[in-house]
Amino acid sequence: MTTDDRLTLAEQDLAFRPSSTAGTRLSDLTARLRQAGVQVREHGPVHEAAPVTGACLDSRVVRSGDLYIALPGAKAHGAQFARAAWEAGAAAVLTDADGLELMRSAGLEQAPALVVPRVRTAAGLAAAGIYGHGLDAGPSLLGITGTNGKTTTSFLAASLLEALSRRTGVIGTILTRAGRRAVPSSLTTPESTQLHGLMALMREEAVDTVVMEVSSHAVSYERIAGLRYAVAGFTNLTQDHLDLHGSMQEYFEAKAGLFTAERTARAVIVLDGGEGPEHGVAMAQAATAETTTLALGPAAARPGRLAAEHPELKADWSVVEATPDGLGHRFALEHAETGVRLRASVGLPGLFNVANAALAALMVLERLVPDLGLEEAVRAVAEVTDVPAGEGPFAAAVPGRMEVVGREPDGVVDFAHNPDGLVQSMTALARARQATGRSSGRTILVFGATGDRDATKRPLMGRIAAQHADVVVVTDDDPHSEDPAAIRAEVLAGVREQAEAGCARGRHVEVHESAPRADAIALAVRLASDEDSILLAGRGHETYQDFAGVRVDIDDRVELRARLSERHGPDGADLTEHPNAAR
Ligand SMILES: CC(=O)N[C@H]1[C@@H](OP(=O)(O)OP(=O)(O)OC[C@H]2O[C@@H](n3ccc(=O)[nH]c3=O)[C@H](O)[C@@H]2O)O[C@H](CO)[C@@H](O)[C@@H]1O[C@H](C)C(=O)N[C@@H](C)C(=O)N[C@H](CCC(=O)O)C(=O)O
Ligand SMILES: Nc1ncnc2c1ncn2[C@@H]1O[C@H](COP(=O)(O)OP(=O)(O)OP(=O)(O)O)[C@@H](O)[C@H]1O
Repeated sequence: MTTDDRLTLAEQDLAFRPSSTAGTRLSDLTARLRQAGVQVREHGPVHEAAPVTGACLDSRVVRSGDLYIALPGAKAHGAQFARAAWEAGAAAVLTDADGLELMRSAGLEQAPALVVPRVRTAAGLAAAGIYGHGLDAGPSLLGITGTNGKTTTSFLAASLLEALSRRTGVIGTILTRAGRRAVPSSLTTPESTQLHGLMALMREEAVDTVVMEVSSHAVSYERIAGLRYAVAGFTNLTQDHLDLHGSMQEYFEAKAGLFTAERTARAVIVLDGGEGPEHGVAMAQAATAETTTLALGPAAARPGRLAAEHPELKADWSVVEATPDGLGHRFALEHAETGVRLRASVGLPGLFNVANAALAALMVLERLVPDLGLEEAVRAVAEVTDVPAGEGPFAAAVPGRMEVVGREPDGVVDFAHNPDGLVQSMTALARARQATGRSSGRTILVFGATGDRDATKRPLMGRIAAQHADVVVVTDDDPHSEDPAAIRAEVLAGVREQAEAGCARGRHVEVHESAPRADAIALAVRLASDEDSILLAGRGHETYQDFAGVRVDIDDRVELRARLSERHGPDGADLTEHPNAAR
């Protein structure tokens, strides 16, 4: 069990703000919102109100002078907390008609209030005004969305930009960084008020380009309102988050919200990422921004399907080579129109990381082309990427993403936590064994499912586990408020169903249930031979589990490294020097 060593809500919110803001008169904010087409009604002493110097949408993080944005949530209306916000020093409130009623019944008539029909849309626009981020005020923004690969692609793109001497910022699942200042993240994409605060902070830190992960939640909840991207990238779409979006179509539409001409100047869309071309091709068709398409060729999970299903489609760029180099790959991209080639390498295992690196390279290229022109931009990028795998900007380990923490047996920690992620990571390990002459080795998978999230994933991931792994150890992920044993039972039902079906065809899968997670990891190490690969899936960089609000320390990477070093003894392989080992 652990005390919470992460930042509190208020500490994190503060870390996302610039050191100072000029202060915006409330009446100017009204004018700005109206100019953007928002209907605004003013209540209370709006014209006498002190200038607002910040914005937030949670009463627990209010700072003196803030605009408190009270929005209707799934569990509560933010206006229920308007009194707390007011007492904490909020200068004014932005809310909707229901919120105004709640404020009145709380006796807050004296608080200046702006009332709008859609609070989430207005929140981003208001925050943009307060933090001085006009649509083109900079820094340049790259946004990445898709079910899998956002974090990896954003780390790779930032690493490439840094190699090209650009000062970068990163906003994503693992961390939020402005230049050299970084804080751990709690959301993949922060709230709109925080995003605009961050843009101002990035300007203070003289950041040239920000690389941002954009979750589908961020699009649905309008967290990106008031932002405009220079380049938006799409990795893939496979089943996930159906608890929020209801259907794949709604999930698709949420992601598509990033590729409109209003939201981004350019789009880079992988046509055949994930399980095939279905969603990538549809995304490229739905995009109204100027779009560059990328075909994965030999790096696709199902090579050949794009050409077979869409013979009429000619991608702007294609991966034309992908050859193993160590645990990673060397690859080449070809531009259809000019025949220009861009060579690069990626040190992270798995062909899907060729897809991530190719997307990162193209997004950076699109960022550079307006300044340098295509050929010059390709030359600049190739100068740093055309190196052996394990060197250059794409060599770097991304924490908990196909992170190799041991060899003989291979020990890999990966954030795969949805069906396609699981397939991809297990396929990558089987291929790596083949490429290194260990085809008799087995995949030993340790994983569990998250509580309070899409329960339909559980048996599905169980079936996938038994399809691709030789030994499956079902354990706990983050049970949250659910009974961990019941979650394991749902996962195990899928594992056993598939294992029995496989058995009928002569494929034997060994199935174990083990909890707590540390015991499951120890069991996997005991069961493994040196030829095998152990995959700890689902938690990646995370350092604790949540059991009904109680945090239990566990870092898969630390645990696996410890069990492997006990096995190898003091003279065993030291992987801290491995190019993909944790940094
Ligand atoms: C399920 C979900 O996404 N919920 C989001 C939603 O919450 P909600 O509608 O339930 O809000 P609510 O609890 O009813 O509260 C209403 C309002 O009152 C405020 N409040 C609440 C309590 C209080 O004491 N004071 C106060 O001011 C809340 O901040 C909120 O503004 O609206 C809130 C305000 O925008 C979000 O903060 C909240 O995200 C929560 C924190 C969350 O955990 N979201 C996750 C699931 C998420 O967004 N994840 C994606 C990545 C997913 C992935 O790819 O895996 C992400 O981008 O991180
Ligand atoms: N391009 C890809 N295609 C399929 N699977 C991928 C791809 N890239 C990464 N993965 C798998 O998905 C997992 C998560 O990767 P990553 O963190 O980069 O994605 P993400 O989109 O940021 O996920 P999340 O938003 O849930 O954090 C990886 O650990 C890997 O198993």
